[in-house]
Amino acid sequence: MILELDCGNSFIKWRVIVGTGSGVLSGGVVDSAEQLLLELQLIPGLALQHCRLVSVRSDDETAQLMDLLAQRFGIASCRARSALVAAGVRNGYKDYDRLGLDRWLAILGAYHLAGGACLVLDLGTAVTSDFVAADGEHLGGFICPGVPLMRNQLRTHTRRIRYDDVAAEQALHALTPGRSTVEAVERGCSLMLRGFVHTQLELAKEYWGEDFQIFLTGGDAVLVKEVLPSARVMPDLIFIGLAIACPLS
Ligand SMILES: Nc1ncnc2c1ncn2[C@@H]1O[C@H](COP(=O)(O)OP(=O)(O)OP(=O)(O)O)[C@@H](O)[C@H]1O
Ligand SMILES: CC(C)(CO)[C@@H](O)C(=O)NCCC(=O)O
Ligand SMILES: [K+]
Repeated sequence: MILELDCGNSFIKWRVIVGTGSGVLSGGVVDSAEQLLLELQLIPGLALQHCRLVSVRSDDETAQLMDLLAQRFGIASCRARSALVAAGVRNGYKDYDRLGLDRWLAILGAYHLAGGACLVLDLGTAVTSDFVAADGEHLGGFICPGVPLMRNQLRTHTRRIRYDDVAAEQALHALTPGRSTVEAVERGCSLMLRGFVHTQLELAKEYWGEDFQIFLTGGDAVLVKEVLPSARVMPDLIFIGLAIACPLS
C-alpha cells in the first residue's frame, strides 16, 4: 500500500492506493498532520509500504510531516522535486525551481494524459493556470486568489460583509444579481472565477486553435464546470503527476 499526499496551503489531500496500480483503498481531505494520522488509523488492515508526497508548504513543515510518518509507520517518503525537464515536459519558468510543485505535477499529469497541448486549471486556495504546448514546452501560467481568499479579503477589510457558510452555499443556485450580501459576494466571486477561466480559454485558442485539451482540478472546479463543458474534471490530477515524478518499483 502506498500513501499519497498533496499538501496544499490550506488542506492536505490524501489517499492510499494498493500496489502501484490505481486501486484506491481510501482517501480524504484534512487540515493538519494530526488529523491525517487520526484518519489513517481508522483504515482497517492498513499496511503502508511507501509514501510519496508533494508539498507547497515550507521545508520545515514538510520535513516534520515526513518525520511523523516515518515514526508512526516506519516508512520513508519520496518527495516530489522541481525539475527542468520531466516526462516530456520542459518547465517554462526562468527559475524552474520557483514553479509551484503542485502546478508542475498537474502539468506532468495533464501532458501524460493529453499527449498534446493542454491548458491546466487548478482552483484551490489560489487559482492557477498553466499552458503546455504540443511538444511539451511549458509556456508559463497565471496565479490569482481563489474564492476562499477573495471572500476572506472582503470579510476582513469591510465591516458589513458577514454571513455564514450555509448561506454561502445556498447563494449559488443562481448567478443573477445578488439581492442580499451573501448572494452579491458569492455570485460576484464566482463570476470573477468564470471570467478568469474564460480568458484562459481564449488565450489557449489563440495559441492552438481547437487543438488542445483542458484539465480542471482543485476544490472549486465545480464552480466553473459549466463554462468549460469540454474540460476533463480530474480531482486526482496531482496524484497522477505525483506517480510520474515519484515512481516506486
Ligand atoms: N473535510 C474537508 N475539509 C476541507 N475541505 C474539504 C473537505 N472535504 C472536501 N473538501 C474539499 O476539498 C477542497 C480542498 O481542495 P483545494 O484544491 O481547494 O485545496 P487547498 O489546499 O485549499 O488549495 P491549494 O492546494 O491551492 O493550497 C475544498 O475546497 C473542499 O471543497
Ligand atoms: C500558487 C500556489 C500557491 C498554488 O497552490 C503554489 O503553486 C505555489 O506556492 N507556487 C509558487 C509560486 C509559483 O508557482 O510561481
Ligand atoms: K492545489
